[in-house]
Formats: sequence, structure tokens, C-alpha cells
Amino acid sequence: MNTLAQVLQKARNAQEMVVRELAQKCGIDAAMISRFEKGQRIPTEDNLKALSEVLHLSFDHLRKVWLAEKVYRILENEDEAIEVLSLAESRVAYLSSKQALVMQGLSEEIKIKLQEIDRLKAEWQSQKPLNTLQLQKMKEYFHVAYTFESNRIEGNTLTLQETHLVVNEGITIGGKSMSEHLEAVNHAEAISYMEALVKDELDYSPRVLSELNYLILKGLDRENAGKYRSVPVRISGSAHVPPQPYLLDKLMEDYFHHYDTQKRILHPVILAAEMHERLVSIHPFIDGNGRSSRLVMNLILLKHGYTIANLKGDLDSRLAYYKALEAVQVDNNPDVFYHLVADTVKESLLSHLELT
Ligand SMILES: Nc1ncnc2c1ncn2[C@@H]1O[C@H](COP(=O)(O)OP(=O)(O)OP(=O)(O)O)[C@@H](O)[C@H]1O
Repeated sequence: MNTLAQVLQKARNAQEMVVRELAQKCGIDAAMISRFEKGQRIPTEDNLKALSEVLHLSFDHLRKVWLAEKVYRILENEDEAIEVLSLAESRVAYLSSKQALVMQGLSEEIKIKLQEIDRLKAEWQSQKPLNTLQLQKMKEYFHVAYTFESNRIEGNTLTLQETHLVVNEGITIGGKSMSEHLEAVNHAEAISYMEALVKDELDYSPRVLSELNYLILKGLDRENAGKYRSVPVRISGSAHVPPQPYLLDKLMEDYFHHYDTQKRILHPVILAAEMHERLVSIHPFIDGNGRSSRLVMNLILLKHGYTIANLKGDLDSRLAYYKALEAVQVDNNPDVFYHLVADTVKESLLSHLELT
């Protein structure tokens, strides 16, 4: 079995990179990288993230090798290492059963819905591999529909057909503003970025969120795109007041900490719904919070093998969406929002299956 040091060195050699180049790209001292490769030092988790990105290694896998390395180092000089490991193993088994405990906190109806969704997901995954052309056509269809609906929630007036012409054919629509065209093109680009993250097995992080918001606001709000706001905001028509700007750094740190601790515990559909709701409630950006949060939800869903959940932008659906968010924010009741997201995920899987 390869040690962490060997994995890192092999990956660097495979990329034909010298230590200095790797150091520069990761923002880590070159001497430190040499120590990682000689097994003299262990990287921090942030170092590991940077290394995995530059070396094109799956972070999830690298993190496992890294954790195993840490466990090994604790035990390497212990006489009773095997006994200690088996004690730890029984506690780890308890930890993974926590997911079942979290499921117990959910209502019976939502648990049944999640089981049904997972059955559909398995059916969808068993359809693969579809032929390339079929897959490309399906993607085009669902991506345009997603861009159309998400931008419609935001107030964009392009129709589904017009969105298709703008995004896929590069045609401009007479009578529609420059911003509406840009919003469509930007959203399509953000979907491509989200898909590339999934393909490269890159995880959700502050950098990814900033990039998503940047892509959404590109060419529309140069000053604020991808940056946390420094002014208070209100959400029109909502009883919920987003936090003051001076609280944002800490709240967003907690938000990502929550993601890191819950991502292996919560059911992925619940995790996606939560990270969406928490983000729009914090409302960290001046604009594009809704579109960015819906992309975050879909990034998490795609990462776990689900299909894109497309919340609709017609008036009734929009009101139901806002009401579900307010139920969490005002009454501390996430159930309605969980149902809304779960129903949307189920509908998406059914439509994908229908087309296979
Ligand atoms: N209580 C609430 N009522 C309505 N919207 C809320 C509420 N809480 C959070 N939001 C979110 O705020 C979003 C609007 O924020 P913002 O204008 O920054 O986002 P946007 O992407 O520009 O627009 P939109 O989300 O409407 O597409 C809503 O889409 C919704 O996701």
C-alpha cells in the first residue's frame, strides 16, 4: 500500500512538475513539500486540498490516505496497536450508524420519499452508459430548462425557447435587455463549471461558492461578483432579515464547517436542501444569492449521483419556495423545505428516466 508521501511524489512526477513549480502553484513552501514527500511532515487539510487540486488527485481519496497516515503515525510505536485499532473500529462503526440516527430525526413522510428517490436514483444509474449523443441532447434539454426556471425566479423574462436560442445558438432576442441575455449565458456557464467540479471530484468550498457567484454576476456587477457584501440587505416581501455584514465572515466559516461535518452524515438530498437554505438565509452576496444557492444544491446532488433539481419560476411555485424558506427562518421548521426539494429531485429523476 502506498504511503501518503509516495502518493504525493508519484502524482507530482506524473504531472512532470519539479518541487518548486508545485510549491508555487499550491502556495506552499518548497522545503515543506520535500518534507511531505519524504514522510517527514504531514500536510494540513488546507495543504492537502491545494495539493489535490494542482496534482489532479481526488480530494476524497487523498484525504483517506492522509487520515490513514495520521492513524498509522499515532500507532506505529505502540505494542498493542492492533487491539487499539479494533477498539477504535467499534467506535467508528457507531459513528457511521449516526446517519441512521439523523434519519430518525426526519418525519416518516420524508423518509419514505427519500427511499423512493434512492430507488429511482439506482434505476437512473443502472441506465448508464447512455450513448454520447443521447446524453448530450438530454443535458442540453435539462440545462436550458434549469437556466430558464432559475433565472425566471429572479425575474428574467426570456422564455424557454428564447433561453435556448441565446444559450445554444448565440442568437439575440429583439426587445430583451442586455442583462437578460447575460444572465442566461452566465447561468449556462455556471452549470458547466458545476459539472466540471463533479467530474474532477472537487468538493464544495468557499472558493467554489465565490466562483459560482462570480460567474452568475459576470459582466453585470463587476465590483461585487464573487465577493461577500459589506452592506446590509433586505429580501423584498420577506419577514426574514439577513444578518449584518460584520457577522458574515464568522457565519460563513460556520456554514462551511457545518458542511464539512455533515457531508458524511446527512442524507445527500437533505444536505443539499440544508446548504441551499442556510446560504440564502445568510444572503452573503449583494445579488445572485438565490441562483448561487440553487447551484450549490445541485452541485451536492450531482456529486452524489442525483440529477439536477429544477425549482420552477412560475408565480405559484415561487410563492411556495419563499413560503418554505420562511418556515425554516421564522418557525424553525425545515420539513416543508425538505419536501419541496425532495419532490423536485424525484420529479427530475422521473423525467430523466422517461427519456432513456
Ligand atoms: N424568506 C424568503 N423569501 C423569499 N426569498 C428568500 C427568503 N429567504 C431567502 N430567499 C432567497 O433570496 C433569493 C433572492 O435573493 P437575490 O436577489 O440575492 O438572488 P438572485 O439569484 O439575484 O435572485 P433569485 O434568487 O430570485 O433568482 C430568493 O430566490 C430566495 O432563494
